[in-house]
Amino acid sequence: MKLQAAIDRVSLGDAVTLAHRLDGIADVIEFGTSLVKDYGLVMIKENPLHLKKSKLLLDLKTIDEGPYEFRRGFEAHGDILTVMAGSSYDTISKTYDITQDVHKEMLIDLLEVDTAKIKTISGFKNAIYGLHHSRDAESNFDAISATKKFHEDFPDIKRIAVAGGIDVEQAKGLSQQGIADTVIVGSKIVGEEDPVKAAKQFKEAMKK
Ligand SMILES: O=C([C@H](O)CO)[C@H](O)[C@H](O)COP(=O)(O)O
Repeated sequence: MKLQAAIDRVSLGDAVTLAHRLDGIADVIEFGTSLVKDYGLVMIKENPLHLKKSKLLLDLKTIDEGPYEFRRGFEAHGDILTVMAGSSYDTISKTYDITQDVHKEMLIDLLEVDTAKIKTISGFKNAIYGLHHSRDAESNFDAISATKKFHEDFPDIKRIAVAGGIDVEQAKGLSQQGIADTVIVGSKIVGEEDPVKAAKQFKEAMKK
């Protein structure tokens, strides 16, 4: 199971430094939506990371004008880009085609969409589908049960990522469960005093 470390709400300089420290520890390093919005793809493109081992995910959360945003995201060195499941089918389909053309990856963020919508967009076989509990939501998120239920509802979806306040215990449980392909962790790594140590603890816990 892969670990994706989401870097949010820091300066671009700090994000670049932390990305280098996490290179090879986290399988995927995410430049979160807050970074993309604060600094934009031009700045991210002009400060290339040149990661040695990890992939770079840019959390664009594209909702419309998908082809434009995805072209710009890939030009800004993203290996994986995100599109919202709440977008039109055509936005998802067009971003998928662009992603396939450039041999990169995309994650469809399932934040706040219902089963009926997921059914209509469940056929993008190379996409990663992201089960995502809102950071703003007051409700609790049982990542393990949600992943089990999602797998029962959509057994043909093979690439699943899970996000939303995930801690070490949940990451361990998800790893043992063996359904999700990636666990996405933000605050519980980047919000810690020693993010590298925290990332290593996640990796250790995720060893089956
Ligand atoms: O995508 C995210 C969220 O919508 C804020 O932009 C986060 O990267 C994701 O939820 C992981 O962060 P934590 O929930 O803090 O673990």
